[in-house]
Amino acid sequence: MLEITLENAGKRYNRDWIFRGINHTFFPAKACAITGNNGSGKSTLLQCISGAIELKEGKVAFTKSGAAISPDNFYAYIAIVAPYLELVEEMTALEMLRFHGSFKPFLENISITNILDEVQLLPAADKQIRYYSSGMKQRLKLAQAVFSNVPVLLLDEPCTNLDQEGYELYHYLINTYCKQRTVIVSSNDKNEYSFCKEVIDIRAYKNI
Ligand SMILES: Nc1ncnc2c1ncn2[C@@H]1O[C@H](COP(=O)(O)OP(=O)(O)OP(=O)(O)O)[C@@H](O)[C@H]1O
Repeated sequence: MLEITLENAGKRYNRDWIFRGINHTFFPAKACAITGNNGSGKSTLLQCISGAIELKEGKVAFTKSGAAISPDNFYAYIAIVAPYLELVEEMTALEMLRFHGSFKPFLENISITNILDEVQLLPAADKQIRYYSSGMKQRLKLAQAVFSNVPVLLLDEPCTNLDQEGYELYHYLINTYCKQRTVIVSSNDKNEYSFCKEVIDIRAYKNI
């Protein structure tokens, strides 16, 4: 079983602490939301968990069945959806997923065609991503992450640009494919994290 632990986690930019003193363990099948107002540090915390940026104090630890995983290898265990992660616009959705799947395999027993079908993008499979609407791009980002064969999903504002049907699709994907995995959602929108069993409100870690 994979566990992610934050020990006294703190992050500072210049003189400003964004958060400090977070202690928490993330478990599989126990989705957790990171909440807080705009600019409070949700994305920063998520990126610290992913290993993309470093904490200023404390640490993030990944352990698998009790054995520590090197921070250099965190990336192999996680998939991320985030507004700042760009898609390769020159590719078609089919090409993009094939490319992605060549270095981070998708779940077993599901083809790329099935994946596109699941997110209702099959009719647009051969269209270049630059011609996608913003909601279609978001569905593709969700597909890329949810169908990656990894135990941890970091979802930063996962329903950005989605309409009502898109929200329903998101909840379907979470229910169908993510129940046994470690899911961490950074969001201000209750509809995005209603299924989370735990909430970290980052504002509780600002009295420094
Ligand atoms: N590289 C950086 N250098 C300096 N300050 C930064 C840097 N990155 C983020 N910040 C600051 O850290 C704070 C937290 O930003 P972050 O993007 O994590 O907030 P957020 O809670 O995800 O916000 P939102 O809800 O608007 O997405 C903000 O004040 C931001 O300006």
